[in-house]
Amino acid sequence: MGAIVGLTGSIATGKSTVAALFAREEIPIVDADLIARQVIEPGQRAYDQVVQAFGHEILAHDQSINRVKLGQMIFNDQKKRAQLNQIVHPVIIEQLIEDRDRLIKAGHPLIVLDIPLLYELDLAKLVDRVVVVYSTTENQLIRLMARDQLSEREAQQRIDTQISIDEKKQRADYIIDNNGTKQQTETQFHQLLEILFSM
Ligand SMILES: CC(C)(COP(=O)(O)OP(=O)(O)OC[C@H]1O[C@@H](n2cnc3c(N)ncnc32)[C@H](O)[C@@H]1O)[C@@H](O)C(=O)NCCC(=O)NCCS
Ligand SMILES: Nc1ncnc2c1ncn2[C@@H]1O[C@H](COP(=O)(O)OP(=O)(O)OP(=O)(O)O)[C@@H](O)[C@H]1O
Repeated sequence: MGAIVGLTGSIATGKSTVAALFAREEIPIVDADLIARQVIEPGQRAYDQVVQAFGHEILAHDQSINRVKLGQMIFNDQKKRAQLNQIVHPVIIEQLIEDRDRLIKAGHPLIVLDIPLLYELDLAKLVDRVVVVYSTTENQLIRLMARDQLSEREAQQRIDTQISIDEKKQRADYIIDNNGTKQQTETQFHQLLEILFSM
């Protein structure tokens, strides 16, 4: 039978790492971060509104939006973040649903929606089951600082914009514990895959 699976976690707990394992099995993935990137490209649906709201200082020479600058603006300013969210989230959600429905129609037995803000945006209703990729808040902070070259303060600020990973863990249907090695994560992934394919 199969299912539509929501893949989530909190920032830097390992969603992309697990999404790559699904991709390796040729399971189709709808990636909300990728959609978020696409909708603010020049000429795309949310570009004009974002530039109008945040000004030309967020633009690079080629008129594309400088994501690092926009990130610096919104992650330490709740009002600006709400303003960006209000512009882009409805467009992202519409695209997520469109992509999901296209894959359902194509008859895929298992479809993954990789959505970092699945619980924050109340999107569990788009999927049959939710998988949370869990790491302790200590590992989350260390990995985020290392990956994005952020200070502890900057990394903590980004973590604090999301529902805590402990709460997401409580709400999950399935948990992948990503505190160990990537190999240990992969072992759990294969166990989960068997369950998902037998649904
Ligand atoms: C602010 C932007 C330009 C920064 O881009 P950047 O390339 O540095 O980060 P990236 O998009 O890879 O996001 C990294 C992670 O940050 C977290 N995050 C992104 N946006 C938000 C947000 N509005 N609120 C809370 N966390 C967020 C997610 O965990 C995401 O996986 C970008 O994140 C963005 O456009 N955000 C708004 C859209 C959004 O909410 N995306 C999340 C998917 S629904
Ligand atoms: N088991 C692990 N051991 C060590 N490092 C890991 C492990 N899993 C992931 N990482 C590293 O931690 C960082 C965060 O992982 P990843 O990018 O998969 O998180 P994410 O949840 O997709 O983040 P985001 O919310 O920002 O999209 C990456 O640099 C990744 O290589």
